[in-house]
Amino acid sequence: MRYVIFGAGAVGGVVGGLLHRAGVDVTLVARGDHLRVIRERGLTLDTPEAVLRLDVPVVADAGELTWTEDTVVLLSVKSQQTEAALEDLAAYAPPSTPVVAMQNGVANEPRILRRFARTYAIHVVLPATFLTPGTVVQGSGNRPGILDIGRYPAGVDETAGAIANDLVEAGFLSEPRADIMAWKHRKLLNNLGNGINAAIAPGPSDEEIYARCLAEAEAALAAAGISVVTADEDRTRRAGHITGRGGTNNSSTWQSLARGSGVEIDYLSGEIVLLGRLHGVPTPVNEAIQRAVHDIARTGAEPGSIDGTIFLAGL
Ligand SMILES: NC(=O)C1=CN([C@@H]2O[C@H](COP(=O)(O)OP(=O)(O)OC[C@H]3O[C@@H](n4cnc5c(N)ncnc54)[C@H](OP(=O)(O)O)[C@@H]3O)[C@@H](O)[C@H]2O)C=CC1
Ligand SMILES: CC(C)(CO)C(=O)C(=O)O
Repeated sequence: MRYVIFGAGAVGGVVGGLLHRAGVDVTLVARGDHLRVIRERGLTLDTPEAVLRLDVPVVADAGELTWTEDTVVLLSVKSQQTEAALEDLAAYAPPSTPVVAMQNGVANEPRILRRFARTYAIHVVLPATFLTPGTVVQGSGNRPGILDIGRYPAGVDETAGAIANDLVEAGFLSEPRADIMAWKHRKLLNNLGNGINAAIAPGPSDEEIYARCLAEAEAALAAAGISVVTADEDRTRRAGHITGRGGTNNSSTWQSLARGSGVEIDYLSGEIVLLGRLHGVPTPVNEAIQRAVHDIARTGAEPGSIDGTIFLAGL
């Protein structure tokens, strides 16, 4: 199979780089300075073992690609960038192209399915950093990531199995899972920490803020009747595979603020706020985090600069 990594930032860069190193046919889609630097010097992939310089083919948009029957798209833009990416893809990619949401949140898959019948979802457990054009950093010191995959809305098929095999070849853990969205809803609960990390200064209030966000989210998901794998199942799947490698590991939302490139918060904390509104469950803490992240994005304030005690007092 041939892979198009649409959005070669933190996640797309690490996955695309490691697939390419494993000898898989990969083309990156990138833009701006990142595109320019990759074109000039290749993709720099900083792994715990070595800093690799990889000559991965890169293009600016879907119109520059040659589309074949065996091409698969791994979509790894932030959720607020999905519509524009799909607009570009739908103009050039055959409608039968498998498109995989290699993203956090649970709102990308239905948007892809409107345009592409063969929609897949990956549960992305892959800490990674993209702050400097041309360079992506693998954040896990052991396995680079866990990328289980399933068909959306449910099920597995040959394509999901073949993609999982290629990801395993590249060093990831990956298994086909029929209930992939239950895993992605568990990840959504974990990602409620993204907004806290992006908005609130590290301190003793973090735990209380996260606990309150989580309680609201669990109530909203239960009211909506949505299946979520248990925290224990998730812990067991990750056990010992994903480890830190030292240094800071700021969330992807923090990184977006630091790069001034827009934020995904409406699809993380904001997804819970939406569910709460649809099902009559109050979600004031998630709403306040969502607002705080937008305020930082709008004003250019320092990410992670709000005092947690003051934040809690203002609720
Ligand atoms: N980083 C992490 O540790 C993790 C991230 N995730 C999830 O993975 C997904 C991707 O996140 P992440 O890799 O951090 O995001 P990044 O912002 O690092 O990467 C996305 C890249 O796609 C580019 N892009 C967006 N739209 C287009 C377009 N139309 N054409 C070309 N390039 C485009 C962006 O450019 P620009 O910068 O100009 O916007 C950026 O370079 C998100 O859903 C995130 O929540 C999941 C697990 C961990
Ligand atoms: C949980 C975390 C930090 C790493 O997997 C993540 O998903 C993100 O940064 O978006």
